[in-house]
Amino acid sequence: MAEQQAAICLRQLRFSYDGNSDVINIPQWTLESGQKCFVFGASGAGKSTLMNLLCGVLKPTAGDIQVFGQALTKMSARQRDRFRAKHIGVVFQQFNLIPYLTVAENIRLASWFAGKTTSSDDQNFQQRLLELVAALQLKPEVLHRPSRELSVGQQQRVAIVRALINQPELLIVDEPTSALDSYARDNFMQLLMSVCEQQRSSLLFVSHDLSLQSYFDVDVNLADINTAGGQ
Ligand SMILES: Nc1ncnc2c1ncn2[C@@H]1O[C@H](COP(=O)(O)OP(=O)(O)OP(=O)(O)O)[C@@H](O)[C@H]1O
Repeated sequence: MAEQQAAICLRQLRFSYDGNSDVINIPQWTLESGQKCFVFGASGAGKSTLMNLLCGVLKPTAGDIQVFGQALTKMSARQRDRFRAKHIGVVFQQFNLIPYLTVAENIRLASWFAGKTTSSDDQNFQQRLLELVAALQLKPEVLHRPSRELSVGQQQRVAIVRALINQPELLIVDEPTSALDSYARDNFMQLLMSVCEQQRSSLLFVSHDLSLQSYFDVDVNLADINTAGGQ
């Protein structure tokens, strides 16, 4: 995908859960390629809703979402799923790891969803897996444990490994640090930033914790771009 394309471009984006009142109404917003952006806003401002629209889980009521020049809004649900698996890494608040699968199996699923099934894909997978596990300071033994046995901090780092395994151009992270103490949180943020830089991913990080703002190139108060306002 072309490097010079904006990572995200929103136009006249609207979404409502009940068909009446908008939760999201963003006339125009752009995230440039390579930028690391911090999106903040009060509880109920629409951060998770926006994130779910960006990764194609929710469909807008109106308007256009482009990711690296590709219009998510013109894709079928199946095309959006495939596009997300290949180009967008997502870390949800609750990590969404499958508890009874091992860490390696959880991560392999992401590679499988992106359509990577050949033996050369498999070799690349193994190599990247070990590199990412090391970069995020996880012990390789962790790969063989069911994800339910991991601490919250370990699960969080596994969720990042899973989001990055397909080398996504865009990483979207929803408030993953709330369960961590401040030392673990700073450590996690530094790891996240250095891994994103290594693989030149654009980053959209959604949080209400303003103390994290200093890690980012750009910050956006959702209330400034979302004319629907919050609750
Ligand atoms: N599934 C849903 N059905 C109906 N309304 C919803 C649903 N999910 C969220 N909302 C409403 O949409 C608005 C935005 O919610 P959202 O979860 O996006 O906010 P948020 O900024 O992520 O909040 P928080 O920081 O508390 O996680 C809120 O008024 C919420 O009640």
